[in-house]
Order: sequence, then C-alpha cells, then structure tokens
Amino acid sequence: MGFQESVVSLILASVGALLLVVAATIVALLVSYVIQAYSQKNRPPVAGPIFSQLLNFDKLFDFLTYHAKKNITFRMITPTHSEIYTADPVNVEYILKTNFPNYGKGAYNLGILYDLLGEGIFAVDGDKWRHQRKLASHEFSTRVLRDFSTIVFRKNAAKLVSHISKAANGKEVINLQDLFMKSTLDSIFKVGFGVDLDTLSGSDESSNRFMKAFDDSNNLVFWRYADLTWRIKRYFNIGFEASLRQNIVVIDNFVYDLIQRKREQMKIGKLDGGKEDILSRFLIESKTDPENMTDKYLRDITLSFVIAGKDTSAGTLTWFFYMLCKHPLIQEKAAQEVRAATQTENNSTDEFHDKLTEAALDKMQYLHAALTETLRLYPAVPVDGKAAGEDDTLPDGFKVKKGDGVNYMAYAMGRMTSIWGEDAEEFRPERWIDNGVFKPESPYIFTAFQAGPRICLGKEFAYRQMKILAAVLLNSYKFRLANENEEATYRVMLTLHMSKGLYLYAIPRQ
Ligand code: HEM
Repeated sequence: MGFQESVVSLILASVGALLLVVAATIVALLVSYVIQAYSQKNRPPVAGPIFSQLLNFDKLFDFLTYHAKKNITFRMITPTHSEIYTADPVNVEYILKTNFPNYGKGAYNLGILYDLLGEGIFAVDGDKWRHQRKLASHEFSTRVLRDFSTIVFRKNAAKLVSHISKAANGKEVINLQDLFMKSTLDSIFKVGFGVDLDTLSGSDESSNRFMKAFDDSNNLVFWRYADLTWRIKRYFNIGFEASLRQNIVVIDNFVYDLIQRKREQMKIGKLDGGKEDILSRFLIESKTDPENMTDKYLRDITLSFVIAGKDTSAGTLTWFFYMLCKHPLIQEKAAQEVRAATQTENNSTDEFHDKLTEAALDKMQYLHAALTETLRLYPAVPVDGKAAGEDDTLPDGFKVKKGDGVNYMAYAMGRMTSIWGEDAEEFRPERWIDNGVFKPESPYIFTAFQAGPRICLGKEFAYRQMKILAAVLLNSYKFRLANENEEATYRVMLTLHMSKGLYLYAIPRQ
C-alpha cells in the first residue's frame, strides 16, 4: 500500500470511529429520553426534549407559556434529568415556602451561573446564602438606606429629565431603555457601593464598557440552559463561551478595581462606623473574617447586587412606558394622579422635586397599580429555577426526582386565564385597585418578586425608585412610540430586557 492510500484509509477509519461515537451518543440520548419520558408513573407530562428550547430561543418565555396553557405543570427532558416547569400557584407556594429546604438553587444552577455570579446571593444556598441575606436584610431595613436612596433616586431622576429635555426640544427619538439602565446603574453604585459612576452623562468610558459586558454576559449565560454543549465550548473557548469569557474579564477588572478603592478608603479609616452602603458593610465584616471574605467573594456579592438593582427596575420601567404608549388613556390617568398627589400645576422640575415627598408617593395608588400590572405581564425575572434535593411529591400529585430542575414561570403565570380571568393578557391596572386603593395579590399568584424565605429584598426599594423616576418623567413629558406599529420583543436573558431598546418621542407637557 502506498503512502497516500495509507493516509486515506487512516482518515476513513477516524471518520468511521467518529461517526460511531456520534451514533452511539444519539442512541444513548434517545434511550435516556424514552426511559425518562415513558417509564415513570405520576410524573408531569413531557413537553419535549430540552433542546426544543434552543429551537425556540428567541421566544422562549412564550414557548413555555404555550406549553403551560396546555399543561399547567410539565417537564422537558435533558440527558441526565428532567426540568419541571410549573405555573400552578399551589405548587409555587409548596416549592418556595412549604418545602423550601428541598428546593435550593442546586449544583445545576450554580454550575451555569458560577462564571458570572460566582457565590453571590442569587446563586448560592445554605450558609453562604444565609450570611449574605442576613447582612443585606439588615442594610435594607435601615432608615439611613431609605432616606439616602430617596435622595439618590431624585437626583438621578432630575439628571434623566435634563438628558431627555435636550432630545425633546430637538424632537429627537430617545432610547428610554438605555437611559433607564444607565440611571439605575448609577443609583445602585451610589446606594450599594458608595461610588459616583455617572454613566448617564456617557463620559465614563470604563463604566459604559462594564455595563455592556454585563448585559451581554447576562444573555450569554442564559444560553447555557438550552445549549447542553456549553461545557465543551467553554473548555475549547469557542462560540458564545469565548465571548462570555472576554466579557467576564471586563467585568472582573472593573469590580476588582472598585473593591480595591473601597479597601483603601477603609485603610484610611473612612468606612469605619459609617456603614453607609451595602459593600462597606460587607467590607467591615471582612475584617473579622478575612479568610472567607476574599476579594473574589466580595466581587460575587457586588455583581449580584448589580443584576438585582439595575436590570430589574430598569427593565420594568421600560415595559411600563411601552405599555403607557400603547394605552394613552392610562398614560394620562397616571400623569394626572402624579400631578394631583404632588399638587403640581405646571412642569417646573424644581418645584416638582420638592413636592415629591414620601406622602405624595404613597398617594400614587394608580401608578403603583400600573407598575404592578406591568410586572404581571413582563416580570423582570421571567423564569426562576430551583433544584430538588430529594425525591418529593408536589401538591398536584406529580412526582419530583432528586436532581430534577423545578422552575416556576412568572411570565406564563401572568398570562393564565385560570389565574387572572379571561382578560389575563390585557393591560388593565384597574384590576389592582379596590375603592381607590392598591390591593396586593398573594405572592404565590403574583410571583414577580418571588416569595417565601427568599423573597426579593429590594421590593420596597424598587417601587420607590420606579415611582420616583416614573412620576418625574410623567410630570414633564407625554411619550409616544417612534414606530407605533412595531411590537416590542424581549431579549432572552436572566432578566427581561426589550430586545432592541425602547425608542420614543418625549413631548413636553404644558
Ligand atoms: C422590579 C424590581 C425587582 C424585581 C421584579 C425583583 C425580583 C426578584 C426576584 C424574582 C428574586 C428571586 C431571584 C432568585 O432567587 O433567583 C429577587 C431576589 C433578590 N432581589 Fe429583587 N427584584 C427587583 C428589584 C430589586 C432591587 C432594586 C434590589 C436591590 C437593590 C433587589 C435585591 C434582591 C436580592 C438581594 C435578592 C436575593 C434574595 C435571596 O436570594 O435571598 N431586587 N428579586
């Protein structure tokens, strides 16, 4: 046999071996699918293999809603376990409260989230979660944080108006989502970490780079839930995993620099006794426990607060203004309530800010309802995942196996007629109002803030920020979509962003 022939037969043998491995893997996956799908009694109905999510990735939350409308609890199959999805409030209460210890984030979620969020509060269970929850809840309950954050929100709202006024006078289109993301990032950096970023002015290149890297990573990490080959891609540093790695380097440089600056402030005694922001509280704690409170751990804690403080409120405000543009009468009603609550007759921003007191905000019940209605249809965390620690049975009788993913779908729940009635998909803030007063719903039905021991720590903080920003903008402008025929869509991420941004005109109010 000549040299060329030997090479050809070697290549053929290698291709043959590769095909055999691929065929064996496909057969193994099929067998695993069939076993999981058909041989277990009292399991939730199967909606398909998990990779069907990949085929419907751009519309993932609607794809899950479509299945939830057929079966309120269902599952999708991965080669190793089932991912259970539920929109049933009774199951949600059981998972989030009644049997809370069995439904932690689990190793599966931590594995997916680790590169971005590390061991921050969103990703961990057990002692690490308890420790961060305790320190952060203390911080959130203080009057100091409440008063300080209100000042920061008002200041950033004024900056936002001044930014918009330039475009409004020039009749230019503005991207409100982008402005909200910047404004809420500035607020969480000031309140959470005691740092003035001023991304809104656009002058700080590094914070803008950080914000973009953070948003892209949030999207790229979500791919891991649907693309089961992500570990291989990460190993070879290819595809979306290569982009994720590059983005995380940008994020790390930015956050480690922040921690370094705070440590230096602490060395010269500026932080002791002050404890004015969340990061300072953790840094002071790190002096008593330096082995565990490393820079890496502080980085993880910081990033969890960035994702919590920026994306959720900015995303909700974006969808809120989108809905107001789609429903001009509701926009007018909310604007009139703002003026009545502050007893404002003209749009002088200075006069308005003085009148935007705690009492005035409390009077804005319709605004509160309209923000809540937005969260019902566009929950900032559309799907939230837990993992079963042990075999279990849900209240509806379906069996859960140890290691199963168990997800509740806030996005689908907001669209279920079985929960909200025939008008479930309509934007109707009035459904939250009783005798002129906002009427809350059970957190197991309206799940936007989660519920039980891990309920959102920043709920009150978020409403205050959103009400201040919304009130200041509604007092100053009427908003109209730049393209009234376009329907907004979301970008599939851990949090619900609008895919292309929110482009609109801001018309000064008389
Ligand atoms: C519209 C605004 C917000 C919504 C809809 C929202 C929703 C949520 C949801 C669904 C969770 C559970 C996430 C999970 O476990 O996977 C959560 C947790 C959390 N949220 Fe919020 N959030 C909002 C704003 C905020 C803000 C502004 C902050 C802080 C500044 C904050 C701080 C937290 C923290 C610390 C947790 C972790 C709680 C724990 O695991 O014990 N949130 N939030």
